[in-house]
Amino acid sequence: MAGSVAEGEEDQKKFCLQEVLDAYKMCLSEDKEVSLQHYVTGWRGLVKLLNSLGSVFSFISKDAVNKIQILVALMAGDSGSHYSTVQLMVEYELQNHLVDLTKRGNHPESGCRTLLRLHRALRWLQLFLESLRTSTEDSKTSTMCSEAYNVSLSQYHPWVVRKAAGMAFCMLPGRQEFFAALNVGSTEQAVAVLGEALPLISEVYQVTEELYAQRNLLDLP
Ligand SMILES: CCCCCCCC/C=C\CCCCCCCC(=O)N[C@@H](COP(=O)(O)O)[C@H](O)/C=C/CCCCCCCCCCCCC
Repeated sequence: MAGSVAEGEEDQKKFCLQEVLDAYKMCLSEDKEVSLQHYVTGWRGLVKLLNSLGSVFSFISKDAVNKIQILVALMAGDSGSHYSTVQLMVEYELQNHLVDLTKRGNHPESGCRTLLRLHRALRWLQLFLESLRTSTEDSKTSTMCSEAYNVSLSQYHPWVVRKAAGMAFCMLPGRQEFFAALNVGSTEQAVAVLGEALPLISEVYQVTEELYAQRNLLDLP
């Protein structure tokens, strides 16, 4: 599955916000199990958008792709059946001592740790999208993006990453151009799709946050 030709071609296709929305729609089952496959599909779509915004963002998308690939490899591996949902992954990795809990050691690329990094980024995304959804014509994407980053993901990043991220945000296209890049029609249509996507993303975030909090996994090194 990882790195297949079909997947490579898929990644070349234009970003469409609707695809991301569909992934998050399918992400949660009725009993609130988080599908890892759909979680990863959502991130793949977002990375496609990031790549379309220019090479200045490639240090960010490379890190996201690296984390996506770790999860894809776990899902495709011999223990893949334990990686169909986030809940199963957590149980499996904890029971089998496959997670570095206090300091980095034998399991630097556990599913739990890798997903936690994307989970923290999902909080940034949630805040940024909410800001975009409620923005006005004179709102600046760079300001919305950095404000969302400063109250979420930035606390987990060293100074040099925060600095680089801040510089990259200044290169974001303006609001109109950004909405056009979402490929869902007019600004009004994009705002409507964001309104549909946000509760889904928030619920996935919340369910994951609660699971990680219950299992004391929110500070994995
Ligand atoms: C309707 C959609 C509109 C929104 C478009 C969003 C597109 C975003 C696509 C991808 C977001 C990238 C997610 C980045 C995950 C970062 C995970 C992380 O925190 N990694 C750091 C820690 O990892 P370890 O070292 O512990 O393994 C790593 O150090 C990070 C390195 C790269 C810099 C990360 C900066 C993150 C900024 C997030 C904002 C993205 C800005 C996109 C602007 C549209």
